[in-house]
Amino acid sequence: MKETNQEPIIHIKDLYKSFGDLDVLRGASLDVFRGENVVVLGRSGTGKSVLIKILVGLLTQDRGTAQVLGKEVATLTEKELRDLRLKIGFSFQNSALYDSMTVRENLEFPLVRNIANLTRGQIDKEVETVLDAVGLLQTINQVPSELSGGQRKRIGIARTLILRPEIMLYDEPTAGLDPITCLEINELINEVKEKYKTTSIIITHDLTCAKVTGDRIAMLLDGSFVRQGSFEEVFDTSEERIKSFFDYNFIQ
Ligand SMILES: Nc1ncnc2c1ncn2[C@@H]1O[C@H](COP(=O)(O)OP(=O)(O)OP(=O)(O)O)[C@@H](O)[C@H]1O
Repeated sequence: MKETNQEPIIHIKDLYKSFGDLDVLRGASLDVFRGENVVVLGRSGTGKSVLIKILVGLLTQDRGTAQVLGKEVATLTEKELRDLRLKIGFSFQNSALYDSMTVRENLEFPLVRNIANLTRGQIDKEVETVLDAVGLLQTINQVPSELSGGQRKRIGIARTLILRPEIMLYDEPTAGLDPITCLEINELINEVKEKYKTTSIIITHDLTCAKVTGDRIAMLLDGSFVRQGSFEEVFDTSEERIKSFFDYNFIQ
């Protein structure tokens, strides 16, 4: 467990969010500390993505606190929200690369859009550094349709890293990948943490991903975090709801 005298980078307290009659988050609380990978595990439809969207200001909670880097996200102006989002790398489920652009152009895009007055040389250097970090320098002139699913995932992560975010949010990083590619992506998540000193939330229902990448696991069930701790601590329980999640996911 983490020391509690540290300020959390992400502080979620008693968060509630409903859509009409559907109560999705019901008192969710979670702290994420600098430099750790926290895995949020939970069934489909349990509110994992809603939680992430609240953290980046795409949705607003009904009640409760969601603070990122010391700022209450729901109270930020558009400009403040933009500044905050620059510090957060959001790796979407389906990488969302531009098919008509080469890998180089895909990676240049966020740089040029967000940082003024970069020289051609600086742009090239940043693109090459980040591609090298994800082990795909050789794909620089290819287009996404020429790459495998795992490679596209890596490029998606590289595109997020290029702005040097303090926080990485991974939404289902291993979804749709074969087991070997899953392991490679898990390793990459850990390498990113070491090389870029990021603090991460990883949303998944892949238990191997959780075990390999999570310094801490937080189990979201019925709208709140029912257990937090190491992988073993979370699953060493007689609580039926957690055991059934574990059993069900292991036989996938
Ligand atoms: N903008 C929205 N309007 C209405 N309902 C929504 C909205 N966003 C999410 N929901 C609902 O909230 C619930 C939780 O959705 P969410 O996407 O957070 O699930 P999840 O835990 O990420 O699931 P999965 O693992 O399948 O991605 C779902 O029932 C979903 O339909």
